[in-house]
Amino acid sequence: MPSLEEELFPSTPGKFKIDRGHTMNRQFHRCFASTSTMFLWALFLIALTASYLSFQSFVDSGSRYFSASWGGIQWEKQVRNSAQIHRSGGMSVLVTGAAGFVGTHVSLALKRRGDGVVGLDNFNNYYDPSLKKARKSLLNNHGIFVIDGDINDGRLLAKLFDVVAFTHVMHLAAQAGVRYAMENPNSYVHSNIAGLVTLLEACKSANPQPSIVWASSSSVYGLNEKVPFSESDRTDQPASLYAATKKAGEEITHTYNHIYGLSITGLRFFTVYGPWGRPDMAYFSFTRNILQGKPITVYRGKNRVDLARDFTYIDDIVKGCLGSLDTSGKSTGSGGKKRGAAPYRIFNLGNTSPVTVPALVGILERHLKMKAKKNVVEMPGNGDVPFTHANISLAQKTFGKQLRKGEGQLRQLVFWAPHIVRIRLYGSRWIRPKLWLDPIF
Ligand SMILES: O=C(O)[C@H]1O[C@H](OP(=O)(O)OP(=O)(O)OC[C@H]2O[C@@H](n3ccc(=O)[nH]c3=O)[C@H](O)[C@@H]2O)[C@H](O)[C@@H](O)[C@H]1O
Repeated sequence: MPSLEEELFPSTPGKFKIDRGHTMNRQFHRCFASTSTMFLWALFLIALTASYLSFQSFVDSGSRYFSASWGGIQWEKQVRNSAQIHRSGGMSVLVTGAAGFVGTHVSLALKRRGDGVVGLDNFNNYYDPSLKKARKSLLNNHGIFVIDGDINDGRLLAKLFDVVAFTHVMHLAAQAGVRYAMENPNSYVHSNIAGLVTLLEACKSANPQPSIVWASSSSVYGLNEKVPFSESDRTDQPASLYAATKKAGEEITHTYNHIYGLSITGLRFFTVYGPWGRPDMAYFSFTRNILQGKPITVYRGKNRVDLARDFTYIDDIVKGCLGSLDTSGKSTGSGGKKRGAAPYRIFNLGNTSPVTVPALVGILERHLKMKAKKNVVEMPGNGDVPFTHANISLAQKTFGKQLRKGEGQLRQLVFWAPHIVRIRLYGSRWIRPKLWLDPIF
């Protein structure tokens, strides 16, 4: 039989060797000594655990106290009011990324036609958050409540689905920007992968499950050379981490459709522009620099070939989003279980008419009546692709009424440029947001 000491300190060669010649007395003494040491250690550990737990609960309640910008009766009332449907056959839509460029326009369009809209946005500082706050005020003025929260916050999402039985989720929250992915790769994983999964988990568990329409990207076509880009073309050659996370999103959403019966529609947006647009995009930053007399960098492809984009006007994107919501079909699952097949769709939303970057600069110069100080450089290996060109016949066929032939696709740059010349920066603040809405058509 091994002694107690041997049991406590199993012998390994050269370590804790027991001298078996010791008397019982000595063994008893040592046994007693080690028991009391253990007892003291146990007491110490219990005290340590207790203080850790109470500290942890203090931190938890403290962080909840300081960070919780949601919850409570008043908050729930605001959410319910905002989600209220005001037309027959309408929908209640949770719009993620509501204070973003596309999110703002889609939320307003839904609200205008009588649908219920609740916005969610984390107001991150990828670009000037005061622009996002200005968009939020605009939405508030139209009766849309925008929650300051993150799609990675599963508890918040669960609470939202508890308060409102959303029929649809318009998922637009994402880390945008192709080139920024080299600077901050993790932000793409955080929002476009982890956040997406958290959102899908909440949708899958919701009862009833909502139908989901979400923003993929033209960038998934990557180095594809077949033009125009059709939904059936290969998308396995992403040129940037941004593109890779959007492509991953398409695969992830497919899984949730397959396993849980969620109705999913992915929209591949092609370089969207318009009022309230993103300051990090070329049309915006070029305009700002030209107005301020600063140089602009114009990238050029291999063999001095100009880069080109299928720039798409925001109204056409909004039509595509609403058309997708209207035709999404229902999710079939409940209680986290699939009850039948649900739609899984992917559409291009583009203009079908690429414009080169130098042509964009030329149009801006004409409308601004100012010459750009151009610095033409070879496109660095930063994730850019040489061109994009959408085939949107699938969207046109499917959305029928929403995208009548010729309506959704053919806005030429010359028509939208006056929008851009209205861009004015007052210091670093967006104090005249109304300017962003001036109608010109
Ligand atoms: O369709 C998409 O999926 C993506 O569209 C948009 O990406 P892009 O098409 O890259 O738009 P944008 O930055 O306006 O650059 C336009 C052109 O200007 C060139 N460009 C750009 C900057 C510069 O300093 N110089 C320059 O020549 C540049 O090389 C490019 O040729 C969204 O930002 C992105 O979030 C995603 O939604």
